[in-house]
Amino acid sequence: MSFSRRECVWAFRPPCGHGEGPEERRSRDPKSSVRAPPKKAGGGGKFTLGRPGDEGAAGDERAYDERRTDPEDGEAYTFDELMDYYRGQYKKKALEEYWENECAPLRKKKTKGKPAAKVEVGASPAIPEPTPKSKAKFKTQAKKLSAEDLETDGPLAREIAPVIPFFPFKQIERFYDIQGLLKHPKLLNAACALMAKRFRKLGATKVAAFEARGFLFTLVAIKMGVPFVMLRKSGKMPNTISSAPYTKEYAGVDSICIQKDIVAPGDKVVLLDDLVATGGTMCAGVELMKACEAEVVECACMVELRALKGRERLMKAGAKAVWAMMTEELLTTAAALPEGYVDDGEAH
Ligand SMILES: O=P(O)(O)OC[C@H]1O[C@H](OP(=O)(O)OP(=O)(O)O)[C@H](O)[C@@H]1O
Ligand SMILES: Nc1ncnc2[nH]cnc12
Repeated sequence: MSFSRRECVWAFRPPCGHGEGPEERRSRDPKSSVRAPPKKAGGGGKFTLGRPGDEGAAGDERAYDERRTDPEDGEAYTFDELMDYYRGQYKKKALEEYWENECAPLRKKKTKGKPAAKVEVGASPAIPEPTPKSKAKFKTQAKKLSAEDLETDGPLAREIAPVIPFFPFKQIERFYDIQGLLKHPKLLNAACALMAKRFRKLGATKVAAFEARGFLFTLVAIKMGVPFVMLRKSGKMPNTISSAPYTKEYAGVDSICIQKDIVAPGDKVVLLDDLVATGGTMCAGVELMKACEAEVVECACMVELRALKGRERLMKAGAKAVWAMMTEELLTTAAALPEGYVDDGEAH
């Protein structure tokens, strides 16, 4: 893998907002214990989480009635409710960090001094209180993910595998069709929750995924509350650097690109794709991360075709760790081919 001189000389800029800590984001109202929304430079918008570079900035003040969204299940909780649930599993300090860094604050409803019950027509709807039912759902979802699930071919992987059928396609006997999983939103959500949990433990600051099927996992980054980075086939995005060309399991040569400055030196990146076959695609990702001076904390995929030795190729290319949710051994569902089925796959 190599880069042309022109591609390599672009300058690395430090993340914007560098040096602006949580202090700048706090309300100037001395009575307020809630952090004020950021005012400008990428902040202050309806849905903004702050300026680039200060995502997850920790604060030291906490309003007891404040609710935040737990990325694990997307529901809102107070800190005490989270503490109750995780009691015995995590230390208070770890939970405080989770609360500050991972759980997104909800916007407070503006009542302009009127009683809460008399919300005017057109005002934003009240933030719903979590019901006992939603709390129960939260607990079941979180409990479903065991340490075993985080390992290759774990219980959740075994539940997912049967919905990913294989077709004879692109001149190969077993082309695994991820569309099967997309038909099952709950399984897709659970798969993303599993990955989010795993990558959070690795301390990942960004998830970089490969066009096109890697993009099906944006939800992982959303759950983690970290930026999602697109690694696209070359020529499809402005302001990029490209990898050297590589071949894949089926015919065709590709190269991928990344936008300059989207990954900063020192970022801890998970490279994510639906499938690793020969490892050519993932290796190109490793090379791009090297060019960005980022650390690849894991090369991750949903399916690994071990027979094609992508893992070995990746380790040679300098990858620290390769993880797959499942191996090909679990993928035994042959697609029911309709009459007249033809392999109309193209190299791309
Ligand atoms: O390990 P490798 O041999 O490199 O093969 C794996 C890659 O091949 C597939 O993508 P493809 O490039 O076909 O693109 P697509 O997702 O757009 O179909 C797959 O989604 C991986 O990205
Ligand atoms: N066997 C396979 N099935 C699905 N996607 C692939 N990409 C590379 N090899 C593949």
